[in-house]
Amino acid sequence: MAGDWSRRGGRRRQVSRRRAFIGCAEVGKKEAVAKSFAMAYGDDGHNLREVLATFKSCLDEKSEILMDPYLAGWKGLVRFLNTMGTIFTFVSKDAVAKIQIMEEFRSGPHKESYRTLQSMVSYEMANNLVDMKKNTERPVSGCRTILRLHRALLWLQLFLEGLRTGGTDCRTSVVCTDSYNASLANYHPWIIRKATTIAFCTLPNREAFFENMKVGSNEEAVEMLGEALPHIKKLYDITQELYSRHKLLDLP
Ligand SMILES: CCCCCCCC/C=C\CCCCCCCC(=O)N[C@@H](COP(=O)(O)O)[C@H](O)/C=C/CCCCCCCCCCCCC
Repeated sequence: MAGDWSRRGGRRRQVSRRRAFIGCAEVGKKEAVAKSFAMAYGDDGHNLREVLATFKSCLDEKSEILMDPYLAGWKGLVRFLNTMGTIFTFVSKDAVAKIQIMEEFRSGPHKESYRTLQSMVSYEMANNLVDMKKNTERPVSGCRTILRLHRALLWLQLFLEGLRTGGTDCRTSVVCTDSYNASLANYHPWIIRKATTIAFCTLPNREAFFENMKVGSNEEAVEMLGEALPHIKKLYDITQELYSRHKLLDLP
């Protein structure tokens, strides 16, 4: 019996050591994931000028939209969003989840089919990978995921234009809310709309917002937005036409 206990005790110790090892491995994995998240999405002084320039580099010689710089632009915007306070964490997490879905496609077995938004649409439509109606068993498609970011790109365009043209007394929260109501709000349920508009109330005034952008004076910030906006609009218009042509604008 004693022998059994010692054996059993030894086995129990072995099991607990293994569990501990798995536990440590899990903790280590969680820490590694947290570290890589911070590196990818942590605040690095924003470099918003570079972020907005990334969107400019999305178009290739055939006016197709390159996926990698498109996702890099969104990652840069999320890094900036993460400096706006934890109240925006629910937004940031959703955007990160969508970026990561697309990065998995871009590193998967069909990665070349996801080199551009155009090649993605062609590939997923040709292989019947896009859910045209709700509640089917297919995994989330790239088309659906990019559509959500595409709709957010309209919000971004309206928001930046409102910041650029608003006077010194314009309120960031009002510009943000108006831009949201004219774009993303049309696709969100009440609870998301409520949470989002409450979060907007915490935004600082235009002066402080520009200061947090860390791109120099107000005039330099306005100039930077003026340079970036035509490229963002072009990306939006090309994607809108692509999705409209394939009847993908209402993917569930
Ligand atoms: C010079 C730059 C200054 C401006 C920087 C702005 C930074 C914005 C950074 C990222 C934008 C977030 C993109 C949000 C994508 C949301 C996609 C979406 O609609 N998701 C919903 C639908 O997805 P499914 O459920 O169908 O998979 C999802 O249900 C909603 C998630 C959370 C709410 C999203 C609200 C987005 C509000 C717009 C961004 C507000 C940040 C403003 C801070 C200045």
